Amino acid sequence: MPDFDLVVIGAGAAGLSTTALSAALGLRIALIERAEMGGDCLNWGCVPSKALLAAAHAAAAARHAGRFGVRVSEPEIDWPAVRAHVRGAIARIAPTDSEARFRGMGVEVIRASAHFTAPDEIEARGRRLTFRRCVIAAGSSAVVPDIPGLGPVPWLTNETIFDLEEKPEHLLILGGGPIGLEMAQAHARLGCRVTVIEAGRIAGRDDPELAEGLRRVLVREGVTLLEGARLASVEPDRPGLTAVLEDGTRIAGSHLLLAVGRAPRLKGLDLQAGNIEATPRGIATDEGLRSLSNRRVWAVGDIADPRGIGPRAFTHVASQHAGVLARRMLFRLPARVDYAALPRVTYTGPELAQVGMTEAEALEAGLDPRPYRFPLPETDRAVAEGIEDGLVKLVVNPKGRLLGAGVLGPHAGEMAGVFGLMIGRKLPLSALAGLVLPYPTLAEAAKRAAGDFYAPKFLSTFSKRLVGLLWRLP
Ligand SMILES: Cc1cc2nc3c(=O)[nH]c(=O)nc-3n(C[C@H](O)[C@H](O)[C@H](O)COP(=O)(O)OP(=O)(O)OC[C@H]3O[C@@H](n4cnc5c(N)ncnc54)[C@H](O)[C@@H]3O)c2cc1C
Ligand SMILES: NC(=O)c1ccc[n+]([C@@H]2O[C@H](COP(=O)([O-])OP(=O)(O)OC[C@H]3O[C@@H](n4cnc5c(N)ncnc54)[C@H](O)[C@@H]3O)[C@@H](O)[C@H]2O)c1
Repeated sequence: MPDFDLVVIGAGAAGLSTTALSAALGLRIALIERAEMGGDCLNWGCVPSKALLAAAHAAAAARHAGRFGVRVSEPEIDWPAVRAHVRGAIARIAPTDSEARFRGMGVEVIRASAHFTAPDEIEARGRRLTFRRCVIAAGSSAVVPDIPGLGPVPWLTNETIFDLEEKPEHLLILGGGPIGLEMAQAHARLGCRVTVIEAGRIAGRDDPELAEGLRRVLVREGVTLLEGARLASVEPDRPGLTAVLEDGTRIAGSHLLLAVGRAPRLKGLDLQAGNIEATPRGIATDEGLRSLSNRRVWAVGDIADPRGIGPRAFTHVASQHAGVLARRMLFRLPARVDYAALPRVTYTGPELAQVGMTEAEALEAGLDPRPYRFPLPETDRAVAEGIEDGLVKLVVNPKGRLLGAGVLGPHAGEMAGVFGLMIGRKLPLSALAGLVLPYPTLAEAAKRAAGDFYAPKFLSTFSKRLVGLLWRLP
C-alpha cells in the first residue's frame, strides 16, 4: 500500500488546482513545495506584474487627463508606496494558495525540495514517500542567456524585479515578449527611462498589425525599442552596466532585466531515478499529460511538454491542465489538451489579446484564412473616451468559422472570452454579427468586423433586386 494516492510536486497554479480537485474527490495527497505557496503567478509573475501595471496605468491616466479638460500636474511617483501596493495585492490573494487552506482540505503539505528515488518513490526533507500517482508541477524559471560579461553584472529576472528598493533610473530589458513589454511600459509610465533590446520583433508571437499599434504607443510614451538588435556583451559600470550590441552600439543603464523566455525546472528532480523522459522544453507527456515513460507520473503547467503541442506558460493553461488530469487520471475518461481557443493577453495599455490562431498561423496550417478588421477608434465609445489606438482583427475560414481573433485596445482581454467561446463551440460568425451588444461599447468593433464577412452577400445586386421585388407586393 503506497504512502499516498497522489504526490504533487510544486504548489504553483498547476499544482494547487490539481491538488484542490483531487482532494475534493477524496484522495490522500502530499503536496511538496520548496519555496513560496502560490508559485510564480502569485509571487513573481501575474499578480505583482499586474499590480505594478495598475500603478503605471494610473500615472498614465493622470498625465492624459488634460485632454478631457481635467488639469492635474505631473504625477509624483512614491516608489515605496507603489511597492507596498504590489506586496499588498500578493498578500490579499495569498490565503487562497496558503498551506493552511490546503491542510484544511486534508492535504499533507511538505515544505521541502522533492526528487525521485525510484519510479514510485520520492524523497523530500530526508523522508521517502511512495505513491500510486505523482503529478509534476514544478513550473519554469527565467532563461539566463550565455552573454559574455553577465557574471559580474547584477542582472534581474521576474524573481527580483519586484523587490527593487529604488526606482530604476534606466532599465535595460533583454527581450520584447510579454514580460519585457509589460515591464517596459510599467517602468516607463512610473517615470523610468527604458530601453528594450529585442533580437527579432517585439510581440513576435502576436499578429504584426496589432504589434505595430502597440509599438507606436510604447515609442510615443518614450520607450526605446531596439528591434533586430543582438547583445554582444555586457560590462559592469559603477553604478549599473553598459550593454554592447553586435553593431558596436553601447548603452549605459542602471539595471538589466532578462526576459528572453522560460525554461522548465527539471534540475534537481532526478528524473532518471523516476524513469521519466524529458526534453529541453519539459516533461515529455502524451496529449493527456501522462508521462511517456512512467505511466504513474503526469505533468501539468509550465513544465509539461505534451507531444506535438509543446508547453504554454499561462496560469489559465495550468487550470486547463488540472481539468484534463481530473477527467483522465481520476475519472479515466478520454481527455486531451486543446489550445485551439486558447487566449493570451499582454496587459500593456492598450492590452494585446489574441485568441486561437493568428492570420500567419492559419495560413501556415493551410486553412485559407480571411482577415476582417475594424479600427477601435471608429467606435463611438472610443470617440467619447478619446481612444486613439486599437484594432479588432478576426481570422475567418471561407465558411465563416472563426479561427482566431486579435484585439489591441483598452481591456482587450475582457473580449477574449467571447472569441474563445465562439472558437471552442465552433459557432458560426453570424452568432457574433447578429449579437445585440450594449451601446456604446468597444466590443461593437468585433461585431462590425464580423458583419463585413456577410456584407457582400447582404448588399449584393441579387439582394437589392429581391428587396425591389418584395417591395412591390401588397
Ligand atoms: C512576470 C510574469 C508575468 C506573468 N503574467 C501572466 C499573466 O498575466 N497571465 C498568465 O496567464 N500567466 C502569466 N504568467 C505565467 C504564469 O505565471 C505561469 O504560467 C504559471 O505560474 C505556471 O504555473 P505552474 O504551477 O506551472 O508553475 P509555478 O508557478 O512556477 O509553480 C511551480 C512550483 O514548483 C516549485 N518547485 C519546483 N521544483 C520543486 C521541487 N523539486 N520540489 C518542490 N517544489 C518545487 C516551485 O518552487 C514553484 O513554487 C506570468 C509569468 C511571469 C514570469
Ligand atoms: N500576460 C501574460 O499572460 C504573460 C505575461 C508574462 C509572461 N507570460 C508567459 O511567460 C512566457 C515568457 O515570457 P517572456 O517574455 O520571457 O518570453 P517570450 O519567449 O515570450 O519572449 C522572449 C523574447 O525575447 C527575445 N529574445 C530571446 N533571446 C534574446 C536575446 N539573446 N537578445 C534579445 N532578445 C532575445 C525573443 O525574440 C522574444 O521576443 C510567455 O511566453 C508567456 O507564456 C505571460
